[in-house]
Amino acid sequence: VDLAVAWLGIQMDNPLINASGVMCRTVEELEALRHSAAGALITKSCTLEPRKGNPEPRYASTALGSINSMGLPNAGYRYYLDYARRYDHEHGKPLLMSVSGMSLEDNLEMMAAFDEAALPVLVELNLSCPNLPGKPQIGYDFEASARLLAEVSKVYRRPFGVKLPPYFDPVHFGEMADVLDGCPSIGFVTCINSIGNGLVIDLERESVVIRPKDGLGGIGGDYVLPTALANVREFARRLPGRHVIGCGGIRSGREAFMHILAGATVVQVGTCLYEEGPACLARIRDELVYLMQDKGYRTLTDFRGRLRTL
Ligand SMILES: O=C(O)c1[nH]c(=O)[nH]c(=O)c1I
Repeated sequence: VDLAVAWLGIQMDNPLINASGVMCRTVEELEALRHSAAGALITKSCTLEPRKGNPEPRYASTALGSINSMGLPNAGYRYYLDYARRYDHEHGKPLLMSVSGMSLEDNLEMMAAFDEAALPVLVELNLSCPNLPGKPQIGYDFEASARLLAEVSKVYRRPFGVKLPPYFDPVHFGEMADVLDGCPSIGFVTCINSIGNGLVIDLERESVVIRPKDGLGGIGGDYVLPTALANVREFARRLPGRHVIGCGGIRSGREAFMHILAGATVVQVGTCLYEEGPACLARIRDELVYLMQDKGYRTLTDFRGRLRTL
């Protein structure tokens, strides 16, 4: 069985990447990922200036997944750009960079800087942070998304990707696919970010479990798998010439297989990585190999996008 993937000019020996935000805020965390079984790694979404993020507790796990309202804590884009400059792109695993500016101007300033640096990285522009009080998710505003992508394409002259929020209606799948179809620079879309603004209740304490936004936070884990798979399949269908990165609910080779069957080129692991640590990537990789062997598949292309309908 061969798990290799070649896409948008990068080679990965397996399709597993961390989800942006998990185990990727500091150089130490990124180096731990680089030494893990990950096929590639992505940095925490960055802003123009460093941010402390929301007050704690801002993350909690449950039997079925997680809730977070981190509030975009990050070391600022210069820190991640510096890491990318020093990175051994030649021999190391591919490096992806997540960008999530607090404004159109900030996004353009950061993207221009990344363009100037001309590093062999892939940029994932985050349109879906659900945890900035008072700021709507750009991905739910189709005009704002189209404007942002048109402006970014002028300052960042290479293919890049977007991190999308989950959509829940075929009309919205279509509207966002039209926006992305109209932007030739989009080489990939990552579906999905956490399901925004869920509420987890601690029954004993009769209380919420995170401090920000009176307990509202992005939901990840088992809760989101069906929604993630739907978004992967719907965007892969609507954007045949672009890659889809599947993210949401992956905690074993089974869900990784499902995402690829639904059309994902590669997949990202979030909640499971946060809870179990980088060792989960080797476990998931091996489970995927065994599953493919059981099913008689030799490569990912043997089944990618071949989800049967009834
Ligand atoms: O709260 C966060 O930092 C955060 N949390 C998420 O669940 N998704 C995101 O894109 C972000 I930027």
